[in-house]
Amino acid sequence: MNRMKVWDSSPSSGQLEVAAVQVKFDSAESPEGRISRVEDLMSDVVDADLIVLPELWFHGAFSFDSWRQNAVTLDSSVLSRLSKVARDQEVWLHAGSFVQTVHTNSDSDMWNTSVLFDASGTQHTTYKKIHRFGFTEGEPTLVEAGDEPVTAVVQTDTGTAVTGLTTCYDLRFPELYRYMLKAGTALHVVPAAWPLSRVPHWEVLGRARAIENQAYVVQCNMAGMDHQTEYGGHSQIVDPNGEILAQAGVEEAVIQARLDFDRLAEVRRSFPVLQDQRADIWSIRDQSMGNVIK
Ligand SMILES: O=C(O)CCC(=O)C(=O)O
Repeated sequence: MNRMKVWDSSPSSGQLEVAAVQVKFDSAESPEGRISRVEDLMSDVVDADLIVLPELWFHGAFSFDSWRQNAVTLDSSVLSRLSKVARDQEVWLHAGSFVQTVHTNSDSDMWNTSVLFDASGTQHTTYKKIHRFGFTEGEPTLVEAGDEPVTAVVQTDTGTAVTGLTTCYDLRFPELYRYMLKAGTALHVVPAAWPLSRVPHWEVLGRARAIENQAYVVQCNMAGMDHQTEYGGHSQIVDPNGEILAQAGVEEAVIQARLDFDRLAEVRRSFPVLQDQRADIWSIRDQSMGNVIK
């Protein structure tokens, strides 16, 4: 039987210090005001290799009425400001996600797009959210769905991590994470705008994705109120055994933890559950994935 063993030979190694910045939403604050505040929050993060921001923190994930007006292109000023943060602080920055459009002030398509900057401020990777949340309103009616799983190699002097990019509601779809494991993912980053009413799901699903894929999971949520929805906070950093290394409460917060990918390799070696997958039965597609910039 031809069993893939990417998780054995994953290039992930060493250590990375990761911070998640849980942003409080206030609809009275302008997006411009919010970005200045988030810049301040990030400037207080010390010694991180990777900073992660939440989903749609700039727009408000439930502020549907202003998405079109506040949609950004990938060369917009907000993204330039975030690029500058990455460059000035010499840190990889997963800037969360944005309502992305191709042309502002038009009726062109929109997506919920995450953006990863490397430590020189270069836009390294983008990911368009695959699973749109809202059933009959919100995302399914306003934005296009992505159709491409995306991984990126986050690399610093201290460590390297093959990283899977997913967004919020994606957390409910384990097949996406299992699929990315074929690219050797050792870390999953999940920016989110997850409501308070379903925080128990958020906690358990993050731990489940970590345990079943023997990977680190960094979940960065919003706090505060957005229209009728209260965000749940509880951003968390979970290790490959499902242990919570750091967790926020419901307020604005920064959480931080050191991820050890040599230890992850040892977890995969000493409890080699991933080698017992039956991809031959499930026909999980074998496809190499690169860094996609869209
Ligand atoms: O799945 C959930 O309960 C929340 C998902 C969500 O809020 C989102 O994807 O924006």
